Amino acid sequence: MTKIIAFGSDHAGFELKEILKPYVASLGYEIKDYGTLNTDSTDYPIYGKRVGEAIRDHEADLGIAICGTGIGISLAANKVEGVRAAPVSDAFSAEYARRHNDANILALGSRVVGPGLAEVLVKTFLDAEFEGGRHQRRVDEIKAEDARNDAEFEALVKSGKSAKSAKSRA
Ligand SMILES: O=C(CO)[C@H](O)[C@H](O)COP(=O)(O)O
Repeated sequence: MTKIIAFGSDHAGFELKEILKPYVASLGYEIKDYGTLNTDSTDYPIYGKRVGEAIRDHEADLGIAICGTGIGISLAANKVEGVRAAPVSDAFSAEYARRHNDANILALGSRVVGPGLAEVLVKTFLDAEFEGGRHQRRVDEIKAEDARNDAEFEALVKSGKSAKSAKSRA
């Protein structure tokens, strides 16, 4: 089945996003664009969250999130349960983010890498496969942190110290 790639960027990453979308489509992937839709100044947390939620909600298999450095948008995406976003600017890290960390979002800095290198990083990331084995245990340990946070949160809700449910958490 065709894999779906979720794209998102702030204003700084918009132009690189527009360059990478047709490139990724030419590799045989389906593209979903979660914004932003122009270069008007906006806030990267909005788009990091959107791409993260697309992964969490299984609207896409993998994500590509872009801001000026790749850092802010990865920080935002990583707040979403189940997201492992890796800010990357070299091919080795792009490959091992998948092979060892099972990263599901590649975060790029449009002010760090040019379009040519960005295409190499994207292809390397998309081509690489998670190795599992000992790396699965480590990824499971990261996933367990998500579960613990939720359990803690539910305990707070039950104790009456929080009015919100885990699902309505912003
Ligand atoms: O890289 C980023 C976050 O990590 C942003 O793209 C960057 O901070 C935006 O800066 P400006 O508002 O000056 O264009």
